[in-house]
Amino acid sequence: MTLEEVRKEIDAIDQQLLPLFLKRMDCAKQVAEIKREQHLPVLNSNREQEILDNMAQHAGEYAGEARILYSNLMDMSRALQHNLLGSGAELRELVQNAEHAPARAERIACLGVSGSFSHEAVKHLYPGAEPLFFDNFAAIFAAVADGRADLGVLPVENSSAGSVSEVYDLILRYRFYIVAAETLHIHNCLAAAQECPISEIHLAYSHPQPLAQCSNFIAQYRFQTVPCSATAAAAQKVAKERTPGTAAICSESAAQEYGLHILAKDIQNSANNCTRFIAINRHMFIPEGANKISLCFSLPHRTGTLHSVLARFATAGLNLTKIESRPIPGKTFEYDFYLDFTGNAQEPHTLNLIAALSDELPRFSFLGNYREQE
Ligand SMILES: C=C(O[C@@H]1C=C(C(=O)O)C=C[C@H]1O)C(=O)O
Repeated sequence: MTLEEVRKEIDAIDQQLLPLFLKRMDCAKQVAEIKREQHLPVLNSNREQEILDNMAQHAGEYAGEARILYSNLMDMSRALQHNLLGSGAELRELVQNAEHAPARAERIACLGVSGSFSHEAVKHLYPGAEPLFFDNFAAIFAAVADGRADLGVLPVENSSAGSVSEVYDLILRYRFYIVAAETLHIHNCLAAAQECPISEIHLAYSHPQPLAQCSNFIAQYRFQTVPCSATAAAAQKVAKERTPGTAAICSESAAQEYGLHILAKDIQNSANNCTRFIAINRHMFIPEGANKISLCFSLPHRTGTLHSVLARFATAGLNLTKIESRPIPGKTFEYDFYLDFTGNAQEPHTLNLIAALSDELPRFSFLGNYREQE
C-alpha cells in the first residue's frame, strides 16, 4: 500500500471511531443521571480497573497503549459526569464567594532577623507591614495558625539549591492558603567583622540554603561551614563574636545592617540565583488578576494514576509549573503530591477540573489562587 492509501484507511477508521466515542460519552451522561438519583459517587475504581484489564487482555502487543486509551476515555467520561452533577460543591462555593483581599495584612511572620532574605521578600510583598521574626519555619506556621501573625512569608524554592522541603511538608500539614508569590534575585556575599583576605577565613556561618547555593566558592576556599537559622542571624553572630577567621554568608544589606566588611560579592554558584517566596494565610482570598493555582492530593498505588491526573490538566489546556512529592507522615512510601499551575480558579473550565479532582482524589486540598509575575 502507498502512504496515501494507508492514510485513507486511517481516515476511514477515525470516521468509525468518532460516533462510537460520542455514543460512549452519551452513555456517561445517562450514568450521571442514574448516579444523581441513587446518590452514587462518580468514580468507580473497580469498574474502571475491570475495563482496563479486559481491554489490555484483548489488545495483544498494544496492551499498554490500550490501557492509556481507555484510561483517557474514562477520564473524559468522569469529567463530563462531574460537570453535570456539579461535583465539588463545597470548593465551587468557596472559590465563587472568595474575597479579594485579606481582612488584615499588618503583621507578617518571616524567618530570621532584620535584613534576612525573607525580610526582603516581606518588604516586596507587603510594603509598610510589620515583620515578625522567627528562627524556624514551623514557628511561622504556628504564628499564622494562632493569629499572632496575619500572614506568613516563606521561601519555597531556589534556582540552584532546589525546593525547601521543610516548607512543603508544613504546607501539606497545615493546608493554609497561598495568597501571593514572588521571586527575588539573591546575591550572597562573604562578610567578616574585620577586613582581611579571603584566604584567612576558615569558617563560614549561614543558613543551609545559601551554603548550598555557594558550594563552589566554599569548596574553593575550603571553608568549614556551620548552619544557622537564617543568613542575617549568621551576620549578627559574626558581628557579635568578632572571631578572626570567621565570616557570614549573607545578603549585602544584612552585612551593612550588622556593620560587617564585605570580603567578596556574588559568591553564589549561579549568576542568576533566584528564590521564590510565598505568602500564606489561614483564610482564603483570591486577589484580582490571580494567575497561579496550587493544590495537593495523594494517589492510589496503581500504574498510571499520576499520568491520568496530569493528562486532565493537559486536556483542560492548563500549564503545570511545579510538581513536588513528599512522603505522608506515618505512612511508608506513600506520597502527597503538590502542584502549581497557571490559571484562574474562577474560570469555568478550571473550576470544573479542580472541583472534579476534589471529589475524586484522596487527601485533596485546594491551596489557593494568587497573582505571580512570571
Ligand atoms: C461510566 C461510569 O462512571 C465512571 C466512568 C467509567 C467509564 O467511563 O467507563 C467507569 C467507571 C466510573 O468511574 C460508570 O460508573 O459506569
